[in-house]
Amino acid sequence: MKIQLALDRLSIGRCFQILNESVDLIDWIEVGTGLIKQYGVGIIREIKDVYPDKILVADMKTCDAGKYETIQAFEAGADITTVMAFSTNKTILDSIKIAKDYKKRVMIDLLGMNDSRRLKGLSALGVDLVSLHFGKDMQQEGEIQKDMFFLIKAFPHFEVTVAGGINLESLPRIVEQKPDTIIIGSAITGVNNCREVTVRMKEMIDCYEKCH
Ligand SMILES: O=C(CO)[C@H](O)[C@H](O)COP(=O)(O)O
Repeated sequence: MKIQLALDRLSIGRCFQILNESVDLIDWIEVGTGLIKQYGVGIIREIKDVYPDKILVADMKTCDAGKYETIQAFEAGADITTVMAFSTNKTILDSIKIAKDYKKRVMIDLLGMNDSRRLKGLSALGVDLVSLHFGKDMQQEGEIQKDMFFLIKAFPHFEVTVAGGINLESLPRIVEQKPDTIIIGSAITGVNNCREVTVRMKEMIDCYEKCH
């Protein structure tokens, strides 16, 4: 299982400080939607230039203008860009076509999805990477639970990432579901001892993988 570190609602300086402390422990770097909205797509390039060997996910959360926004993300240095699952099929197809041209990837964000028929549709469109997402606002009313994995149970060919307030307490129940990548944001970026927390999270994941 990989760790994707989500950088969101932070100053540029703080992003580099956190990366400097923890980059060797993580696999993918996410430039969060909030960062892109605040600083523009230039922030994707700024981070990719410093960490050219890391897979960089631009959390564009595209829901329309799929071709334009996907090109924007890839031209800025992203390896993966996100598109919302509720977008029209045309938006998703256009984004996937651009990703193929650039030899890069699209991650479909399943935020708000609870109908697995859409997953079937996404699969037919050629989607291969999805993100189970318990949103920021949902986190104010509850915590991420493993039952959200029901959505992807019938689609073992999907590469699965999972996000939404995952912390040291909820990580064990997420790890048990064996997603391909675990997205962690504020549990790491919101603390002063971010290396220590990342080490503990990585240890938990490694320990589960050794034993199962
Ligand atoms: O996409 C996001 C918000 O829309 C975040 O990147 C994702 O939720 C991970 O951050 P956190 O662990 O703080 O929830």
